[in-house]
Amino acid sequence: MATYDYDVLYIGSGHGTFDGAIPLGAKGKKVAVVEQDLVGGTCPNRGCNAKIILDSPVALQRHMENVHGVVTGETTINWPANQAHKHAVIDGLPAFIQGLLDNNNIDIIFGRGILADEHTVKINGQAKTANKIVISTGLRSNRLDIPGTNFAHDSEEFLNLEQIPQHVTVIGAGYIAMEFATMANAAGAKVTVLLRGDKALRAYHQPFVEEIINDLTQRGVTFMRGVTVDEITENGQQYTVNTGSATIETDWVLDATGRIPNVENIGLEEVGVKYNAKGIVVDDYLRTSVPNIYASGDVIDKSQPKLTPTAIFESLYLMHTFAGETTEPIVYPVIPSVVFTSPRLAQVGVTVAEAKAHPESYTLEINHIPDDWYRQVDQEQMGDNVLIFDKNHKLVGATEVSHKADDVINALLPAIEFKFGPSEIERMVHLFPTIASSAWGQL
Ligand SMILES: Cc1cc2nc3c(=O)[nH]c(=O)nc-3n(C[C@H](O)[C@H](O)[C@H](O)COP(=O)(O)OP(=O)(O)OC[C@H]3O[C@@H](n4cnc5c(N)ncnc54)[C@H](O)[C@@H]3O)c2cc1C
Ligand SMILES: NC(=O)c1ccc[n+]([C@@H]2O[C@H](COP(=O)([O-])OP(=O)(O)OC[C@H]3O[C@@H](n4cnc5c(N)ncnc54)[C@H](O)[C@@H]3O)[C@@H](O)[C@H]2O)c1
Repeated sequence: MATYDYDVLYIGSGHGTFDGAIPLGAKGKKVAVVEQDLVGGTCPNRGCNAKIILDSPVALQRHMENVHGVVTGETTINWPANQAHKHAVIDGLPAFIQGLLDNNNIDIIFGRGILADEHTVKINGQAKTANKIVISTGLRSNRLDIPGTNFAHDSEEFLNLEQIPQHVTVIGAGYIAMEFATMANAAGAKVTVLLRGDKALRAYHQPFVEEIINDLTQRGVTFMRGVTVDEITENGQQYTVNTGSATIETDWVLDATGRIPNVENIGLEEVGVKYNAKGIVVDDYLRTSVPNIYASGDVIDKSQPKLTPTAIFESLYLMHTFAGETTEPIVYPVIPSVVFTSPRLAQVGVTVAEAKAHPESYTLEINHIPDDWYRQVDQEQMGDNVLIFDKNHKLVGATEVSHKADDVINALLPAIEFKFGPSEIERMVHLFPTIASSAWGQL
């Protein structure tokens, strides 16, 4: 039998890798992780963690607005102070994650990994062999292919801004566009959001998306729909964003037009690993078209949301496979998603659009958040949710727009994932008064 340097070698060190690699090392497998940048990948270093720290005072500011008169005084966000706080919280994460890998005897090889054959990866020209290889190279920001695209910035540059610019122009209307427009507006910037079509956050219930857009509009954000950006030019200290119908003078441009898979120049074609514009093609075992080469995390072409919890679930599934603990295909649980605007917009399971398309299978219940006594405690002024039930009145989906939508959807997850009926729901005793008890009170 062939012998290899490693049982498993991962290319990339994000959540698609490390959550599973660490326990795999602990189980005695010989594991290597190849990383060309910061250990831990996007989420800890330039994604979720940085974003939620910069957003935290926005959520607090909204809470203070609601209880104005009870808690008095003006609140403003000190962006540089929060940046310093962000650095204090996240700058140590690569070393922390590297420590976890080290402690489990996992070799970290720094450099760009390129597949040489089905069992070999070259890093800076040095060949390392492995029985199984996992491609977990993630996504990178799309850059518009227009004149002056170099004057625009990506999400990482926004998250590292030392000062908030006076005027920020956001191109796109997805997660990053809506979350970052919210933060920039709250920190005092004038913000213009340019939508290519007429909808934002297309995967979400559109009336709830419009509640968020209306709220941001009242706070001074300008939304321009049906706009195609043709060119960005430099104009002294400022930039000019030219569209077919308008010219916008601005201090800073955020290109938030999506993220694309890191599949180029890593030897996929040479070794025969199939991919397309959405990522690497895998089967139900996360195997690529080359059976001993797997893929994990955002780089996979999949219907599940490309989020950290999905990447963690996949890396844990592969860990169980490589440890010989399962030979079953991956079965994804219901995966919730949330947009960290203020208010939040979260959803899980069957969507409102799907439920409305199949009235023979589903019923919908709508709740107006400020009607709930518990939400009146914090004087929540806005928000709605829709609960979706099947014909046996089991909860199969939920979506909410509110300041606590993330916590509500998290709280409802077990009912959906484990298909709880009335007797299980009765046995779930929640602390009172809390958001979980409020959420379950609706069932
Ligand atoms: C601004 C932003 C905010 C986000 N917020 C959230 C959020 O709130 N909640 C949420 O669930 N998700 C969020 N996400 C998504 C989340 O970050 C990703 O789903 C998650 O990081 C995916 O992990 P991954 O391991 O698949 O990829 P990544 O974390 O991107 O890791 C891939 C790694 O591979 C390395 N790499 C690439 N090619 C090579 C190569 N050839 N050789 C060696 N190394 C290589 C890269 O350097 C990188 O470190 C956010 C993303 C962004 C950009
Ligand atoms: N809260 C979260 O979980 C969270 C937050 C941020 C990012 N993310 C993840 O990061 C990834 C990327 O987020 P994103 O916001 O960059 O992508 P996205 O796909 O959510 O949104 C991209 C936006 O750009 C628009 N667009 C695309 N091409 C365009 C063009 N040529 N001109 C103008 N507009 C164009 C799209 O219509 C869409 O509105 C997603 O996979 C998401 O899962 C998640």
